[in-house]
Amino acid sequence: MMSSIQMSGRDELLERFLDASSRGDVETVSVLTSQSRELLNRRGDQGWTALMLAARNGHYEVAKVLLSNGCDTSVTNRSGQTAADVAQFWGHRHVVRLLAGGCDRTRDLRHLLPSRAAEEPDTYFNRELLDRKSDRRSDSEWLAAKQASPETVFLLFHQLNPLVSSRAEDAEDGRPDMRLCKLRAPAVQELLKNSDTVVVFLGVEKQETGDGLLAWFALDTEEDPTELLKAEDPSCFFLPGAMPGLLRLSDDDAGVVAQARSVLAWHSRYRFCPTCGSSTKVEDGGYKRTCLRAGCRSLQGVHNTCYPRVDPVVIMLVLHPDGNQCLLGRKKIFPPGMFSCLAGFVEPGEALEAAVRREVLEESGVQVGPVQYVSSQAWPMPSCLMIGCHCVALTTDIKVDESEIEEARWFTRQQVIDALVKDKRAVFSMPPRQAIAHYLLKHWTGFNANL
Ligand SMILES: NC(=O)C1=CN([C@@H]2O[C@H](COP(=O)(O)OP(=O)(O)OC[C@H]3O[C@@H](n4cnc5c(N)ncnc54)[C@H](O)[C@@H]3O)[C@@H](O)[C@H]2O)C=CC1
Ligand SMILES: [Mg+2]
Ligand SMILES: [Mg+2]
Ligand SMILES: [Mg+2]
Ligand SMILES: [Zn+2]
Repeated sequence: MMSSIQMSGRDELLERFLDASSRGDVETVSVLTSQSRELLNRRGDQGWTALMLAARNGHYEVAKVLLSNGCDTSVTNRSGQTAADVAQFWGHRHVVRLLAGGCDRTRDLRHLLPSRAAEEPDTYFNRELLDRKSDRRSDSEWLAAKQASPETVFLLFHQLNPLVSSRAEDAEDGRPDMRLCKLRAPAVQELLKNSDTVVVFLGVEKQETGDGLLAWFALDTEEDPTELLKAEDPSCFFLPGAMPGLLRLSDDDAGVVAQARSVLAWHSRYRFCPTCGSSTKVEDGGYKRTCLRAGCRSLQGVHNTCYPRVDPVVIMLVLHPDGNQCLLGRKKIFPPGMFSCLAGFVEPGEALEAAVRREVLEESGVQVGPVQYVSSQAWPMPSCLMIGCHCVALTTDIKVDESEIEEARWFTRQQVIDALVKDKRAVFSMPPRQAIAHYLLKHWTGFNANL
C-alpha cells in the first residue's frame, strides 16, 4: 500500500517533469532536476525522456539544463531514436548541434555567418564624390584663393540642415527627390564676412575642369537665412530636420552631406576649448580647432579634442543558432511595423566584438558568440560611424530592455524576404534601403535582384 502511494507520487513528479520539458518551462525543469536527479533519464508512458521532448519542441534552454545536469544523450525511445535524432527530424538544428556536444561550440556556430560579399556595398552616405585633399588643408593661401574663385561650390547649412531644391519629377517612392543647392561665392559673401562663420573645406572634384581643380566648401549659419534666400533661386529651402529628409538625397549628394554635416556639427558643439574653456581658432580648412590660451594643456602633444569627432556605433544582425532566424527590435520612435537591427555606441576601452555582445545582451537578453564585421557606414547624426556586423546567438530567450526597445523578436529568413520584396504576407517592414541595417538583412538572406 505504502509503496504504491510512493510510486504514484514519483510518477506524478515524472509527469510534471516531462510536461515542463515539453513546454519549455526551464524553471520547473531546473527545480525538479535539483530535487530528483533520477528523473533525468527516465522514460514516460510513451517511452520518451525529458530530453527527447525538449528536442521534439526545439527547447534549447531546457536541453541545456538537462545536459548540464549530466543527462544521457544516448538513451533511445521505442523507435530507437535518440534526442538528437528527434531534434534532427523536426528541424531544430540548434538543438542538434547542442546534443552533438561540439566541444568548441563557438567555432561550430561560425558556419552560420554569411560569407563576405564579393563587392563592397555602395551604401548611402558612403560615396566619396570629392577628393578630400587633406594635404591642402594647411595651405591657407591656396584655400583663400579657392574661396575667391568664381567656380568654387559652397554648400549652405542652417542649423545643420542643408539647402536643397526639390525635384518633383523624381518624387516617386524611395527615389531621391532633393538636390543640394550649389552656391557660388557672391551668394555667401555676406556670411563669409562674419568672423563667427566657420568654413569647412570639403575637397576638390575628382575630374579637372577648365580652370583646374574645382573646390567645394560648406558653411553653417545660425541666423535666419530668409533674407539670404530671397536673392537665390526661390525654389531652394533648408531641409526641415535630419530625418527622414537626409535620406532623400542622391547617393553623390549624401556622401558630401555626411562629411559636411558631421564637421559642421562638431564646430557648432565644440566652440570652446574642451580642456580649459577658452576661445579657439579654426585651422586646417575647418578640420582643427586650436585653443587660444597660451599654456593650455591641449597645445602640447596631440589631442583628440582639437579634431572633429567620430562616434563608433556597432549595429548587428543577430542570427539564431538554428541558422534560419534573426533577431530584430523596434524602438518606440520607429514608423509602425518597422523592425531593425540592434545597435549601440561602442564604449571606451571596448573592442567591437565586446560592444556587440554587451549591447545585444543589454537590449534583448540574448547572449552572442561569434561576431563578424561586414561593412560600415557614415551616419551624420551627427557623427556616428556605423560598424555593421553579423553575429550568432548562443541563447534564444528574449528579454527586452524596455527603456530602449519596445519589442524584439526572432524572424525567419522567409519573413525577412517577404519584407524585402514588400510581399502582402510580410509581417514587418524593413528599415529603409539607406540604412546599413537594410544591407545587413539583405546580405544575410542572400537576396539579389536576379532571384
Ligand atoms: N544606420 C542605421 O541603420 C542605424 C543607425 N543608428 C544610429 O546609431 C546610434 C546609436 O544607437 P543607439 O541604439 O541609440 O545606441 P545605444 O543602444 O548605445 O543607446 C543610446 C544611449 O546611449 C547613450 N550614449 C552612450 N554614448 C553615446 C554617444 N557617444 N552619443 C550619444 N549617446 C550616447 C545615450 O544615453 C543614448 O541615449 C543612434 O543614435 C542612431 O543614430 C541606429 C540604428 C540603425
Ligand atoms: Mg541601441
Ligand atoms: Mg543600447
Ligand atoms: Mg549603449
Ligand atoms: Zn584650452
